[in-house]
Amino acid sequence: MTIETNAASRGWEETRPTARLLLADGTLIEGEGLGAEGVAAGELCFNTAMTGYQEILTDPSYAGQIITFTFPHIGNVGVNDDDVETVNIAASSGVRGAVFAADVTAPSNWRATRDLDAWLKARGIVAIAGVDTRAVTAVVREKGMQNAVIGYAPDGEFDDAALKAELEKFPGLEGQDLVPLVGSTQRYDWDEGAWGWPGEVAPGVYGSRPEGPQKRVVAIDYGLKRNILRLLTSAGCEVTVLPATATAEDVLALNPDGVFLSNGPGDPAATGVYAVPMIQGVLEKKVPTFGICLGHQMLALAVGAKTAKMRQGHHGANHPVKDLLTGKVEIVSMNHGFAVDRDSLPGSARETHVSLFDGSNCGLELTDRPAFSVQHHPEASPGPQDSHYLFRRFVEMMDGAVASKGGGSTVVGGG
Ligand SMILES: NC(=O)CC[C@H](N)C(=O)O
Repeated sequence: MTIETNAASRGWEETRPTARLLLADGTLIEGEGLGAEGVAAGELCFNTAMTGYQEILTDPSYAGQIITFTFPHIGNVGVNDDDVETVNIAASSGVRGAVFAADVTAPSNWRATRDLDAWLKARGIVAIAGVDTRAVTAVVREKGMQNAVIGYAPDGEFDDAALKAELEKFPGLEGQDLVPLVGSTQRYDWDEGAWGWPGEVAPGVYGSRPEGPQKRVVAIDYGLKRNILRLLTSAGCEVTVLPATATAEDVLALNPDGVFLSNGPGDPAATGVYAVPMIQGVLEKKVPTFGICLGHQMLALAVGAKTAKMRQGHHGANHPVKDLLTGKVEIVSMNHGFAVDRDSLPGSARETHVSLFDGSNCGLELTDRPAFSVQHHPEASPGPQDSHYLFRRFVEMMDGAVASKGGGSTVVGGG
């Protein structure tokens, strides 16, 4: 099947389309190439965020994926170094490709330091514009996420057999541990706080740790997003980051008040093989633990629950989620293709958040140990800040654990 492009209106009768997007089901779409030349295969998903394309393209949780942006105008505010979510701003997030509706025009924004096309090229991301992204989204919605390949050849010459071969070589995300591609291999400390609006911190600068006693937090890096580290810092945490391969002994040797389990790419079950024993060791010592996205899935696996591949996943900055502890609905940032199977949760875990789009599990807390986690992204970047309270909940949990060490009661959850 070939989806019609707007080729006629672009004069492609005379100048040939420079990019092709081929889906595993045979759908072939032509468009205008940009970013890196060449061929890249990945799992095709769609993201419904209306802002924040640069944070999305640098979120390491997208490793191995091709992102279709449903918002039509991508690139018009350019790019800058501040909106990069990979901890090392030059590092690749592992995103394989991007699909845009409108042409990427010259940037117009005071924060822009570069245009999106040159930036994509420098990062090795192959992209295609001029695509009917609504039609692509409908395919993913109806058939589920599938593998795809993008080819960009400036001369418009394509070897369709080579494109197909590259697509067939891509193994898909199921069963893949992609954390080694994007997670840090070294220990490091973090002390940059959240960006502030004029009057909050200072115009357009990052904050620092608040005054007063700090919580010592060890963050496990499965593909960390910067804004998580910033929000932990602003919440009063002194953060040390350890690689995903850290053992419980490595973590406990730092005598943390709390352990944070990060977001990350790939199939949680594959990463769980080595991540779960560490988490079990930490839980055994009743160290307060907070997980986000892949970290949520890791916590679930550590208590014996199961994860499963979703049909179309959740990718966007406008998803409604209900906090079952408070009854409040929050609009959240989402990016996941696997989900925790709530029916597999043990008696010692209770569901705390659900997606109001499809009822899938979005959070849990343990009832016998101080640990909780969410499937969505409370750090946003991009997205609304409704879920920032979860960072305070983590600090309150650590406060409770300190109090209980001194004879008080352990607080699980909190407001
Ligand atoms: N953002 C994330 O941490 C994603 C988790 C996992 N890779 C998934 O797709 O479900």
